[in-house]
Formats: sequence, C-alpha cells, structure tokens
Amino acid sequence: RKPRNYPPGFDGVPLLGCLPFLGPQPAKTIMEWSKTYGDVFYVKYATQNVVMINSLQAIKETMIKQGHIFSGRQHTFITKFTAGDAGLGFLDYGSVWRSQRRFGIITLHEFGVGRKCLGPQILEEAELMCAEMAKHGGQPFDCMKHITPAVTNVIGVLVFGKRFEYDDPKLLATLRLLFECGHKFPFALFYFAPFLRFIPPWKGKIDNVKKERAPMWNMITNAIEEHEATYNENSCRDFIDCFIAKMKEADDDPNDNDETASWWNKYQLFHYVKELFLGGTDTTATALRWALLLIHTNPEIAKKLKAEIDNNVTGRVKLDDMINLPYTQAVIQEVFRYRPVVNFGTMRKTSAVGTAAGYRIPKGTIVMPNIWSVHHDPVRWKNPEVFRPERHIDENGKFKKSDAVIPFNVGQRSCLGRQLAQTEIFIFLVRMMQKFDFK
Ligand code: HEM
Repeated sequence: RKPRNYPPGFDGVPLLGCLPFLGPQPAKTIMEWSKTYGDVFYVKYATQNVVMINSLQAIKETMIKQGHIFSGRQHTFITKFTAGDAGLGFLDYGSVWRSQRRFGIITLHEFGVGRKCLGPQILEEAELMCAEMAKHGGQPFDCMKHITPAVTNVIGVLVFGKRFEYDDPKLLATLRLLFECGHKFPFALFYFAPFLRFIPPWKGKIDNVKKERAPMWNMITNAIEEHEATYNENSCRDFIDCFIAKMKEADDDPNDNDETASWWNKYQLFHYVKELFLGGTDTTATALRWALLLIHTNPEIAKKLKAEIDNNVTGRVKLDDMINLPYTQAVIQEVFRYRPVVNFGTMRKTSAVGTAAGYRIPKGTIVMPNIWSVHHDPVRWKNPEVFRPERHIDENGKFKKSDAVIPFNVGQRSCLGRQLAQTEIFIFLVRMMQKFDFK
C-alpha cells in the first residue's frame, strides 16, 4: 500500500521494476514518462521506489528550499564496496558530512580553487597536454588519451602536491581504474539490484574492479604514509597535509566527544582522496570531450569561437580573460546544457518527511533529480535538441548566465568540485582552441 498523498508512478515488472523499460537513454525515457505522470513521480528501480524530480521548479523546491530534508544518502552494498561509506559523496546528511564538506571547501580554496592563482597551475598542465596532442602531427587520435591524464594531474597537484609524468605506471593504473569504474561499471544497477553481484556476468564486474583498483589504492596509501613521515606543521603542502593537521588536532584533544572528531582518521582520508580522483576526473574530461565533439561537428560555431579567442586573448590565457570571451562562456554553458555529463546527479535520501509538487515524500525515500529533463525542457529552451550557444547571449552581446543550467545540481549537497571543473574546462578549452583547429 502506498503512503498517503504519495506521487503517482510506474511499478514495472516484479523484481526488475522499470529497468527493462528504460532503454539506452534512461534520462530521456524518464522525461518522456513525466508527460504522463507530471514533474514529480516515482518509478520502481528493481525493488526500490525512487522519486524522480523532473523540473527546475521542483528541484529548487526540494534540494534548495528543503535542503535539510533532501540531502541524505543511502548506504548499500555498493556504496560500501566503492566508497567504504566514507569520503564525502556517500556520507549521510548530518554533522559529520557538514564538517567534512566544510573542510573540503576551505582546503580546495586554500590551494587556489575559486581564486585567480589557480589559472597558471592549470595552464601549465594544459601546455603539457597540448604538446602531447601535437605529437600526432595532425593525424586523428582519441582526445581522452590526453585529456584524462591532464585532468587527473590537476587533482594530483591539489591532493598530493605533485603531478605525474604521462607514462608513470601510477598514473596509468589510476586511469585504468577510472575507465573500469567510470565507463564499464554499472553502479546504479548494483545500487538498486544488489543481488546481481552473485550472478554472472555481473559478479565478474565486481571481481574485475577489485583487481584493477589495487594499484591505485596502494598508491594512495603510500602517499598518505609518505606525507605522514615528512609532515611539517608549519607548511601544509596539499590536501593530505591539511587533513593530517586535522587528525593531529583531534588526537591532541582526547576529551572532544563530538561525533565529528572521530572522523579525522586515516580511513576517512583515504576514501576522501580516492573520491576526489574518481569524482573529479572522468566528469571533467567527459565535458571537455563533448565540447570538442560539438565544436568539431559545428564548423560555424568553431570559427566564431576561435575568432573571439584570437581577437581577445594575447598569449597564454588567464582567468581574467573570461570577461572578454562571452561567446566562449556561452559555448561552455551550452555544452553543459546539451550534454550534462551526470544526467541524474547522485541519488539523495530524505532524512525527514518532505513535500514536492504538492505530494508528501516520506522519510527515507530515494530521490533523483533529472538534470537532462531540466536542460531539455521545450518550454524553457526553444528546440532543445539543437546545439546553439547563441541562446546564452543577450541583445547587447553579453553572456547570460543561466540558473536553469545545473550540471553540478543545486543546493547544499551540490558538486564540491564545481569551481575547479569550470576553471579547468575554460583554461583547457581556450588553450586547445589557440593551438589547434578541430576540423
Ligand atoms: C564537469 C565536471 C563535474 C560534474 C558535471 C560534476 C557533477 C556532480 C554532481 C551532479 C554531483 C551530485 C551532487 C548532488 O547530489 O546534488 C557531484 C557531487 C560531487 N562532486 Fe562533482 N562534478 C564534476 C567535477 C568534480 C570535480 C572536479 C570534483 C573534485 C574536486 C568533484 C567532486 C565531487 C564530490 C566530492 C561530490 C560529492 C559532494 C557531496 O556529496 O557533498 N566533482 N558532482
């Protein structure tokens, strides 16, 4: 029996729920279903009901206005397997998540995120990446082969205080794992249908990730040990050092019974570091890949973009140049609108009873925003399936920042790495456009 005033929805078939009906583009299918059920409705994923939020208005109503209710996470077999139920992204809502999140924001800011001084660091990596790309001498190549290591190195510098050479086995092991996890691992399937882990071929996928992740996990463990051995409280070199400082503070105050204090430990540090790599690399690299593909397949847009950059940026690009590049900003915003990278955000769980579009959402409900449907809403976007950066330019030729383009989701639980990703995408893209023609 459904709880009172529960949203309408779709149960599908026993055991699998709606899974057999989602098709190759689930976000598009869910958007289609919203025509029948409305902005807020439930679907059964395997055996679990998930409330889908399909409009900007309902996403703001739940994730911003009722952020204290709609910001939890559920722990399942797969969150334990991939994230140890630690780190940041899979912590449930509450004081521990809040204190770890605050630490993440402050520490990233300390090392330049959200400030102009980050620009030159990223530019240095962009230069090295472009040099690798130039070695192909104009012949076709897989751009991800160069973008992913470069983006990984940006996180590496923030977290470990150093970058890797592109042929370093440690970097290559990290990239292999990113590929295994990011592209081939059906996380959502295991989240909703954990029983599949006992059944071939799904069991094989779990075993494969276990094998592939060992070198990266060892690398992080070794880096933490090296940092501990060389730690100097007068000079915090990177994210790991800042976390060690917190661990020492907590050790020095054994009377501190606050539940957040016990989370300053090595297990948490390990999972936090791992998550910055796994959450921040493939996403940013994929956004850049979409940008290159869309520029390449739209020669008029490519020409306009290149002309703007050539006319307004002298020499190496700086973050200060952004203000003079409205069309470039429009292209980036349109890439995010058109292909949002993370269509469903990350599953949220309600920590108390909430409301959405007039329905009652019980405590403990899994809720998913459909970012795709916000970005392809035909009422807001004329011809949403057309890639058209001009829609983000106003009548005076200025860039119009849109609060309806939400690739990082919104509210207190939105992406921790938003500013970092946006800076990287701007610098990498402009530098590639300065160096190459993507014909
Ligand atoms: C284009 C690049 C990126 C996109 C599209 C993206 C998107 C997202 C989305 C949709 C979420 C879920 C937020 C929610 O539940 O509402 C998220 C969470 C998160 N992202 Fe990103 N992300 C990107 C880059 C990064 C980078 C570079 C980092 C690393 C610094 C990062 C770290 C995280 C973390 C730690 C969380 C969990 C936050 C929490 O639960 O408090 N992301 N991201």
